[in-house]
Amino acid sequence: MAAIEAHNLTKRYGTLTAVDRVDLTVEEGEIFGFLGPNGAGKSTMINMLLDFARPTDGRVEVFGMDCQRQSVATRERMGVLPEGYEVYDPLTGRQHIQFAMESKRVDGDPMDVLDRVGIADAADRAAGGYSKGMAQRLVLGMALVGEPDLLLLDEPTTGLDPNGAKAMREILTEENERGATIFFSSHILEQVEAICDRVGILSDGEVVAVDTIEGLRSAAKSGTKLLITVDDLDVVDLDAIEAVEGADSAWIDDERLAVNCSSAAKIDVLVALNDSGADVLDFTVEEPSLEDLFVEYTGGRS
Ligand SMILES: Nc1ncnc2c1ncn2[C@@H]1O[C@H](COP(=O)(O)OP(=O)(O)OP(=O)(O)O)[C@@H](O)[C@H]1O
Repeated sequence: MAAIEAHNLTKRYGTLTAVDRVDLTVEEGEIFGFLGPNGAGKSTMINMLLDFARPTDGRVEVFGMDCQRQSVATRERMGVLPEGYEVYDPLTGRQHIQFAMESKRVDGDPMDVLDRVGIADAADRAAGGYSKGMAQRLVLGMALVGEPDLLLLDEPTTGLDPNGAKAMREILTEENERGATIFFSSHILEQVEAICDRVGILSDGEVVAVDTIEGLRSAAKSGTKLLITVDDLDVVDLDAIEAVEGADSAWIDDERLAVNCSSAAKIDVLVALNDSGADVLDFTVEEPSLEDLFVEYTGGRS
């Protein structure tokens, strides 16, 4: 059964379409990164999963249950780090975790959770005095209580220092290893690349691509640059190289042959070169960065 399944999911605010006919399946056990520029509709999508916002059209299910009609049952399977989370200022960190444990009817020592998210030292301080990053860690700790089957995180690393972001990645990986599905939104590409099995790219409310990072790279129109050292540059036929399907341009660059091509065309370029009588001595591949892919799919909005 899919962890998340959206069909034709649409949310309009007046004339503005924040989420536009989204069909999306996230399988159980996946780490799925939901990527998009500011205003793309990521939070709106997450808010519909949580039933904080009602779809104008279409529907979304979590573990086969409708997020609107069975919102209590779906919420019981989730741990959530929402956008604009809040802590209750007078309560300590320990009391927050205790509260989450009581609400979810879970036994355990709150200190274990606080230790895991790196704020055990501040357990008995009022959360109103926490820094933004500490408060975020605390809300993450509350989300982890009860080993939820689905962790839903809106921009989980925003506000964290580099150590905090690394710790967040480690926690998400551990949670995934115990079997949780992870769905998180981000516009920080490196975070997504570091841990995601698959990525969905949202642009102007529409899902414009869903694939692995590798798959996105292969599907990108161009962007891979091959730099090839051959025994004799004089025998290289640039027109023949450019005629290879998926090759954009070929030129001589500092005693090497340079070719811009799709990732999938790399081998064909090498074969064509060999056919023209050139011996390949060495080659390097410069793949497009995730940032390049993001710009390609979202038309440069950020
Ligand atoms: N309650 C609302 N009323 C009116 N418009 C809204 C509301 N919530 C979101 N929007 C609009 O819907 C669009 C999508 O917003 P959303 O917050 O989902 O984007 P996002 O991808 O999460 O952006 P960011 O990365 O900046 O958080 C935006 O144009 C936003 O102004």
